[in-house]
Amino acid sequence: MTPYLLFLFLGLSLGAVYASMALSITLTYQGSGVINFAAGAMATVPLYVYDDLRNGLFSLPLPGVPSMEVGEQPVWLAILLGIAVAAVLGLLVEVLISRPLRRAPVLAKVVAAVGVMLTIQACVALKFGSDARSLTAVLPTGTMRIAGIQVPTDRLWFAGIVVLAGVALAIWFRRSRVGLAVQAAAENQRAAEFARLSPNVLGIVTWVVSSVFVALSMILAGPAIGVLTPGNMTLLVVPALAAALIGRMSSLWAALAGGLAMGVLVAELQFLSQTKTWWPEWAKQGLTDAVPFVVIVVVLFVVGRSIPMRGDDEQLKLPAVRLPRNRPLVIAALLVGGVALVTLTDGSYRFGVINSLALSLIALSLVVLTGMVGQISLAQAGLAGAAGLVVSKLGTHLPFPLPMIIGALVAMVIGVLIGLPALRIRGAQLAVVTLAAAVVVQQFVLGNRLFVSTENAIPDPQLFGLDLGVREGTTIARVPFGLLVLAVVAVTFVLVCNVIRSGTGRRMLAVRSNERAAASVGINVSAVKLTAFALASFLAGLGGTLIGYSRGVLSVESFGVLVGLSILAVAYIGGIASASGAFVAGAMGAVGIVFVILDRNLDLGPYYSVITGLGLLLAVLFNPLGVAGGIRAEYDKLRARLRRGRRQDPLVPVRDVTRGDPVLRRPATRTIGEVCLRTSDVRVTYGGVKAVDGVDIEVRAGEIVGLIGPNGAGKTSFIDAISGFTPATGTVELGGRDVSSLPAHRRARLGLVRTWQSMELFDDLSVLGNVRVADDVRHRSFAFVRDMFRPSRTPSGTVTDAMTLLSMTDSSDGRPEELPLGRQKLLGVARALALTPQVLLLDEPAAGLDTPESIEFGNDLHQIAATGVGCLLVDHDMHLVFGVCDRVYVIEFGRPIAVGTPEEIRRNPKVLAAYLGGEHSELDDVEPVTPEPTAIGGL
Ligand SMILES: Nc1ncnc2c1ncn2[C@@H]1O[C@H](COP(=O)(O)OP(=O)(O)OP(=O)(O)O)[C@@H](O)[C@H]1O
Repeated sequence: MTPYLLFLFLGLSLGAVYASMALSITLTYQGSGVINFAAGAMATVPLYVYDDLRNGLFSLPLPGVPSMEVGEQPVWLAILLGIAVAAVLGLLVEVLISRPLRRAPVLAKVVAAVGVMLTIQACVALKFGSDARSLTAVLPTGTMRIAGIQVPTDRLWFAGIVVLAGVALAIWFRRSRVGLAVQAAAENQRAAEFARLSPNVLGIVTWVVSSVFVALSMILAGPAIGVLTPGNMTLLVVPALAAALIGRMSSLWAALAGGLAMGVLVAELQFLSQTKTWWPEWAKQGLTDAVPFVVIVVVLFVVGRSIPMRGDDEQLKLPAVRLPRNRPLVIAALLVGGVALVTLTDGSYRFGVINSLALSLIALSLVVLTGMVGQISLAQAGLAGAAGLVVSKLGTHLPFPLPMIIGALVAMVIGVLIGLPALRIRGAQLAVVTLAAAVVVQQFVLGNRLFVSTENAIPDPQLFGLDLGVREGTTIARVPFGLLVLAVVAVTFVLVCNVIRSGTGRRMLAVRSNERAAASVGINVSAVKLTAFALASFLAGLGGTLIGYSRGVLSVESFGVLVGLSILAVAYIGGIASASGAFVAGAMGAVGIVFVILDRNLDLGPYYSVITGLGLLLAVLFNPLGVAGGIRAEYDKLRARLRRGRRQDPLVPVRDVTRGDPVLRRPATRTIGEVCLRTSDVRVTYGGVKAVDGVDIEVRAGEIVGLIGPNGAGKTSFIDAISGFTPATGTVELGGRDVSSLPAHRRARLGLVRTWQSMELFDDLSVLGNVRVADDVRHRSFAFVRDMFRPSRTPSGTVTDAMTLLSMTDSSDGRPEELPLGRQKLLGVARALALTPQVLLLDEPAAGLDTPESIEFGNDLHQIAATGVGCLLVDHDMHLVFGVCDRVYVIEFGRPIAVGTPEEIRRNPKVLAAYLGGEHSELDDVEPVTPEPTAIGGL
């Protein structure tokens, strides 16, 4: 028992380190909505200032500013100056970074926090050097006897102080006016204004208090955090994030308890792993990092969406995507340029070119995953490293290029595993999971002596007897190797660009734009995300194998977490949403060609990390499109200016009311008059509200059925329920098949297709793209592989028919948000038609249309119905409903009150009472209505 008790006490002090940082992260999150990935890096600055003062130096943490000899200072003064520096740092981060990004998308906040982390760490390394310093204890040292064991006194003091200070902070947060205002503002920005405290004041208070709190804790921790280096506190943020998540990023009490508990758990597991023979050898290293990872995944999976993340309602808006074209001439020119760069350079310049090419593949992986699908991953370098590890193990046993391909495939498998949480977790939370995963890969796999030893040499690639190795004698980068890398990169880019501009790419962009709407057009959102993770991980792996071959040996340093974060930085600077941005990123990456040029010519090598960190912050704040995106945007503006004059407001075409022949044709398989949709006893409840309370309806092929009711009657909830977008009871039969238990995308694919009251279009796709994406879903066998080689197909007849019927053809290339509101609704209908529905559920499609357009839309509906589609129309435009519908159902308070022909409904007293707000008590007795089959008008 005794050793367990000792490790419990030691674990408490480690836990106090985690807890203090978790408290700080929770506080800043509540105050600003930023998950402060830089909390660990920020804490190093005051620690160095404090440590220098204890050694007689007064140092401002700015590279290039010399330190002053001031003689050894008393502890209290050193602590005071240390926390003063922390306060200023917190203030600067708030004012310069957090405040301008208050309403920014989640990705921008995550990337900005990473930028702060990289910049601070690079500045600290420049200013204070990279040598490890041992920290002296501030608190009383010695040992104390508790329950028969000797426990280090300073550890106990430290844990005790953090607990007391944490409790005081939690009480302040819960009771004080500022604390209450911060909590209110986290729920709703306006709420804080009632306390007459501006968001700026709240931001400053939380950032300053949290950085002072964590700085003081770290100074007091002393030896409990081990040695001090510029980087060793940076990744302490991972366990701290785990503890903060235990507190759901809002409870300081839970963050405190979670941090302490995790410290104890880590310490006890370490004790077991070191002393027990049954503990597997391979699992001895990296335990400290594996525990927080497991905690993060479990917490996020169990609590999932119920974690009240700030900005949850905010769409993850990313820079507009540039779809690559793969023009043969451009590819040829780029290839010639690449060959020239490889052959005409030498030495470190050629090495820089080769490295840039390999890095561009890892950056491309981020373009696919983050740029195209909106999934944030901080683990791409780890995946590259895993692939490099495979090459080092298989390189001597298998002929090239097998080890390279297998390495990339292994990275792909790990990447998909890391991506699994993305099925439930989004935005910033996913960044937390992938950061934790990256740390585990770094420590558990790449840093594990069992897997990676000094003999991890990577043999030179040989192909058909040709030596493609990177080195020979004093040549550090041979031309054949450079050409090999160029060839791999060129082929990969062409194939990936094909995927991006094809149906697969459209599906990815649809998921990025709006997951709900994507499911409503039959897209399997989970499958798309996992495909993106697979593709991106394969790319990162491929890049990793090339980096491995170029180094000749697998080294953890090439693939560490911070390397990964710096690749994210350059990918963002280059342009995260465009394939060409990946090239810019590669050029700017660590030991890439830009680095070599700056280092050789301007001696800026040592400052490169600071430059990239600052560049990232500037890109986030001022140019989210990145370098490539910025150039492209200017080019587009110029082209638009040249074209202006030739076009006349193409996005607001006049609808062709005089059209002659019907546009749509009826498929031979459809029989007019057969029941295609039958629902029985459908019920939806939200908490205590019965939104839909036992609704039975029938819709026949070729029929237009209305569903009306006053505001809040439950019409949208009913459509949500039968299309699979809200949990409901009862049965839904589509063409005789019970689809009640199928997910939304499967119902849509079977032909139960809906439109949305709130538009829900894909803003990242063109008008035509919005319609095509629904059609793509139907041709999906081996779509991904086929798209690589044959990306461009002309839109199918279904798409052009839908576009023509709803007069969208003139607006094909425009963006949905450029259309007037009414036409955006019609685009939703066109998109639904591209799925060739059996049943079309239309939720207020005519809202925003003027009277002639509404009449025209009525005609369109008749055409749609005439092809054998059953239409269920929800709308407040009674002229439209009574004008086109064969039958109408009426619901009120979620319950059916009438069904009949438009004429019958118009005269029904219950309906009149419901609409005119009469006395409703008699409705309590209304039995669920059984639909009467009626003749289908005109068909
Ligand atoms: N997500 C939700 N959570 C809680 N209550 C909800 C939710 N969605 C709808 N409701 C409630 O359910 C009831 C039915 O709402 P619903 O939007 O389905 O009505 P509606 O007939 O479509 O209204 P409208 O004609 O105004 O669009 C309302 O009382 C509404 O406030």
